[in-house]
Amino acid sequence: MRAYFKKRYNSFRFAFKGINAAVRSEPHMRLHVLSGIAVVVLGFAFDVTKTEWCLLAASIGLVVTAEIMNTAIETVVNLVSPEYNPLAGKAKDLAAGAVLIAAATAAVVGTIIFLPYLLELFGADL
Ligand SMILES: Nc1ncnc2c1ncn2[C@@H]1O[C@H](COP(=O)(O)OP(=O)(O)OP(=O)(O)O)[C@@H](O)[C@H]1O
Repeated sequence: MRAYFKKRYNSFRFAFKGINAAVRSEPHMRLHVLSGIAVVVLGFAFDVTKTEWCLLAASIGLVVTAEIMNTAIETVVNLVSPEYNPLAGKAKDLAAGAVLIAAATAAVVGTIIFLPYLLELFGADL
C-alpha cells in the first residue's frame, strides 16, 4: 500500500517536473501561461457565466497541453535526430501546427466570450 502511494506521488512529482521544465525552457510556454492568467483576470472582471468559465478553462488547458506536447516532441526529435533530416523537420512542423490550431481555437473562443462584454463596457450598441 505504502509502495502504491509512493509510486503515485512520484508520478505527480515527475509530471510537475515536466511542467516546470516546459515553463523554464520555452518562451512560448511562458507566453501561454501569461495569456491564461490574463484570461482568468478578465473572467473575474467581467463575471463571466459558469459555461463561459468552462470554455475558457478548456481553451487554456488545450493550449498549454499542446505546447507541452510540442516541447516533448521537439526534445525527442533533437535526441534521435540532431542532424538535418526531413522527417525530423516534419515532426517538429506537425507539432508546431497543433499548437497553432489550439491557440487559434482559444483566440476564437476568447473573442466570442469577451467581445460582447467589451462592447457593453464601451457602450457600443449590439
Ligand atoms: N533536425 C532537423 N531536421 C530538419 N529540419 C529541422 C530539424 N530541426 C528543426 N528543423 C526545422 O526547423 C524548424 C525550427 O526548429 P526548432 O528546433 O528551432 O523548433 P522551434 O519550433 O522553432 O522551437 P521553439 O518552439 O523552441 O522555438 C522546425 O519546425 C523544422 O522545420
